[in-house]
Amino acid sequence: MLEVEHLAVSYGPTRILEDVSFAVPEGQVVSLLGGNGSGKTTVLNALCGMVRPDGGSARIAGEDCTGRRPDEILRRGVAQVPQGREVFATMTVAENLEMGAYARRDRDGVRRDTERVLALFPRLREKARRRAGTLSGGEQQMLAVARAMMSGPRLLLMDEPSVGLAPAVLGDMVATIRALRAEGMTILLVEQNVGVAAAVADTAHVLRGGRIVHSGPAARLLGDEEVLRSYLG
Ligand SMILES: Nc1ncnc2c1ncn2[C@@H]1O[C@H](COP(=O)(O)OP(=O)(O)OP(=O)(O)O)[C@@H](O)[C@H]1O
Repeated sequence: MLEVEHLAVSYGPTRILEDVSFAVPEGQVVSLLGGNGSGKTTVLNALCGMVRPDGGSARIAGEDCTGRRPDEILRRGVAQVPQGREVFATMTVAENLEMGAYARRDRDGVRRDTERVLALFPRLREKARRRAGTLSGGEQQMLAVARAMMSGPRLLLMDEPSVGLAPAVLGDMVATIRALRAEGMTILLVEQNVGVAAAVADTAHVLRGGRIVHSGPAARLLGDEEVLRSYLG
């Protein structure tokens, strides 16, 4: 579904990403792990058209989408769940979901997806008329995921969905990602939380200083002392 090859990105004179290559096969969850400033968000920004790469390529469903504008990437079925949730706090849950579908003209499809998303997130159905700003942190994170799903994506980019969540609701986020995968969604999951990535991802890539320094099955991460100590603290 997504093939990234030799991606390079600079901010001004500073090279941030260097020769980053990985793939996200259809129906799988692939995690990009790394500490603060390792370049994870920059990968997502390059993929969704917010930053222009100065080398390499990104193919989405076989089509070269390198350097395309954000609206073109969205139209090709890529949706991002931004870091820090960023739900529209003064709008209701239902209005937030409508905003996620703003670019769509297929009203029947939107109705179907609204039902599908509310079936996945029953708590959002219960709170559909509440203002998003009054939801708990975990619920706002779910709303951010649900809103991204309303664009009808075939690839979901998630930027550190576990950040700021209480340990008690981390399990809900893990369950959410598993449910999306069970529905066949393809996900690129950017994380700092190794436990979350190990619990949900098929494959993990570790970024450090803008390069991929380790790749392997995500389930083996927690047992890999060397990788944990060297790259993930
Ligand atoms: N707009 C920008 N201009 C210049 N440098 C930037 C810009 N955005 C990010 N950087 C730098 O690029 C590097 C990678 O940042 P990036 O946000 O991709 O890392 P990250 O792994 O997502 O970190 P975090 O977990 O803190 O979000 C950092 O050194 C950061 O300071």
